[in-house]
Amino acid sequence: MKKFAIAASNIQMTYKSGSASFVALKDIDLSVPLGGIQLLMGPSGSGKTTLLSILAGILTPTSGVVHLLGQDITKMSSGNLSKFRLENVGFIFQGFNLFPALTAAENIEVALSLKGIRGRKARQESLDLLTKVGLAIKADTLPRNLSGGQKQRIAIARALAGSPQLIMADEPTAALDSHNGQIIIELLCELAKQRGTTVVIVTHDPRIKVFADYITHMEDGLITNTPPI
Ligand SMILES: Nc1ncnc2c1ncn2[C@@H]1O[C@H](COP(=O)(O)OP(=O)(O)OP(=O)(O)O)[C@@H](O)[C@H]1O
Repeated sequence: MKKFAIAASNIQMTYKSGSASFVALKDIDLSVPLGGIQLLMGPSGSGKTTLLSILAGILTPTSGVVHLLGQDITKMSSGNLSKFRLENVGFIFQGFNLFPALTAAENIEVALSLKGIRGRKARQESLDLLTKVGLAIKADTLPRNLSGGQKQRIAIARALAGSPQLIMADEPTAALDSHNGQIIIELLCELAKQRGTTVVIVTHDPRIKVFADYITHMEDGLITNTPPI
């Protein structure tokens, strides 16, 4: 039997604000096998980020069940869910989200520190990760002195810190030019494959498709699996 890293079923999400409500996800079923690279594509407002946030355990669905690594995260207490997320999920965002006052290495060390890895061990792991993303030479550089592509490499290294089994990336190439975007995705997918990490990427970028194992198209809160024309 195929083992799934992510298994979400009957996911519905309604955003409420005052008396108004908006149904962002209607009835989503999505499973991603262990080690798979899954893309979520679709027009703006189709619900991709909402689904990614639910799959990552950041947002609780209005109804439905999400299993991550065999555990039902929709039944976890918020404390257990935070711990589970910290141990098992790495995040990459469009805007890099690096701490501006910390160097490249320190940005990774902070992530390791949250996972209980500190001091020399953290320094060593952060340097190993920077080497993997080709930026060991920038270990002591502040984000403001890095290019967009370099910042996103640091963000990839940080997401890999502590070897989480899942990585969730929300439009990781949106702030990059197409050449750098492609390099970043290639790097992320290569490192994920080496480690058997399962990756979910929200993207508008059709060039990323070649790196994916699975592509899911969304429209109006539903999975359509109809490729855009
Ligand atoms: N916190 C919120 N409160 C109310 N409505 C929301 C909230 N977050 C998202 N929405 C709405 O839910 C729908 C889906 O949003 P979502 O961000 O998931 O789409 P998306 O496919 O990721 O879009 P984009 O590609 O533009 O990022 C949109 O219509 C959006 O306006």
